[in-house]
Amino acid sequence: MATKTVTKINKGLKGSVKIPGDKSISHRAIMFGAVAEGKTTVEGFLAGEDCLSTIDCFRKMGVEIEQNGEDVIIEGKGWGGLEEPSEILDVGNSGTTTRLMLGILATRPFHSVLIGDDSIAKRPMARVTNPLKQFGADIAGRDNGNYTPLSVRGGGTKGIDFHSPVASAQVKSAVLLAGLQSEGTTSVTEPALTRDHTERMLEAYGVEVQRDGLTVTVKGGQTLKARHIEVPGDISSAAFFLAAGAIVPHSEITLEGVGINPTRAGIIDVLIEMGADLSLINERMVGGEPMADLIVKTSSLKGVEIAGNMIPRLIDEIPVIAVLATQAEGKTIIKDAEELKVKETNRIDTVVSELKKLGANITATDDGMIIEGKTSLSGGQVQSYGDHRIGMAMAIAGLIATDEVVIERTEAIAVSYPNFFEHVEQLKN
Ligand SMILES: O=C(O)C1=C[C@@H](OP(=O)(O)O)[C@@H](O)[C@H](O)C1
Ligand SMILES: C=C(OP(=O)(O)O)C(=O)O
Repeated sequence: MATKTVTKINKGLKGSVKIPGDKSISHRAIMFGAVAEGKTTVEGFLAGEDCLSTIDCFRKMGVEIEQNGEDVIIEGKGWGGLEEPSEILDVGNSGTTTRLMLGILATRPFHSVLIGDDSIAKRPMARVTNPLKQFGADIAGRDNGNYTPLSVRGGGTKGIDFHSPVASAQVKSAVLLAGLQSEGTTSVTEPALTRDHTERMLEAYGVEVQRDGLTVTVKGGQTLKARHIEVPGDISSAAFFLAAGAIVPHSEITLEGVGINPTRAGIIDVLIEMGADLSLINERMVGGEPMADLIVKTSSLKGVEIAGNMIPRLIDEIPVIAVLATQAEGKTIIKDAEELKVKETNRIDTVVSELKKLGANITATDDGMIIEGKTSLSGGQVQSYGDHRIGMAMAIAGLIATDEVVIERTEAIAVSYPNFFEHVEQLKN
């Protein structure tokens, strides 16, 4: 297990970094390419552990995938090209791999078994396996199909009209993917708008997708046509440097090629509301997704309230927003964020416990947290608990702490941002 020591930056963070590929979009590019007809090429792929788990699972179903860093070639043979895997499909630490792949497996007329790491084994899957059972898929697992290991026998599915109780793009995506190869029409309605990468990318692969407010509908029997996918930089990874740039004195950072899809860009709105000096330049569209370069400078921040429909737009950024809030004047209240409890860790507990160790004035609530700023953070020993986003949030805290911050279990960071510490070093010079 890796340990990393992070120390205070006095001269500021300066320069430019190219943010690695979006994790959500990279997973989808592989999965959709695997069931599409023809050769899909991907550039800007995130070679993080989660997306590599996705590649590994689809290879085990007979799909030829060549991956060379950020470049991937997928030899898609259509939905029918997927073969019954003779080995267990290991999703590693990745919730996205588990839930989206279940949507694909639900319509495949073969048997498969999914397993992941200790964190995945605690994450609720009934939110996906229940609707997939309604389609007619045969799914079994602990607690009536709520936890891995899960076994699936798919095929013979009929479309459903599903109202999801949780605002989750993984649930929405699993239902839509199952709908594409089920009889009739499938609709999914979510309680709040979540990231729409699936809808955008399916359209790019030639699928007809109907959107009406919070409802998305697809007709069954649709095939995907292979294409070239350019993956924008991940705003969830950029978030760590947006925060660092705003709170480390004397900083000015440019983050190149960041995806700014409005269903994901809540962190930009929150930073602006907090008073951050943040600008967007070179706005452009890449493969149906908006992208820009972001420039952030040291800023004086004030506390904000983050709640309701904003939560799905920045759910993965909350750990680092909590760090930002320790440096903002006044109170920051984060609520309606119960979903944090079922991520790689219970992120309400892990964020609060680790930031408290550094002297933050932070309190856990049932559905979020309250942070009082501005507090000078001290050094200390913290850990990621195997959660990449907690590890990186602690590293950002370390850049402003008065003494060194020792972070345990930093190997988890490779799940979404393998070269994170190289980028920190790059900006120091
Ligand atoms: O669809 C996706 O790619 C993701 C959706 C979100 O999860 P939920 O669908 O559970 O909200 C997010 O937290 C996760 O990192 C990636
Ligand atoms: C929650 C996350 O991912 P996943 O659900 O794919 O494990 C994340 O990346 O913060």
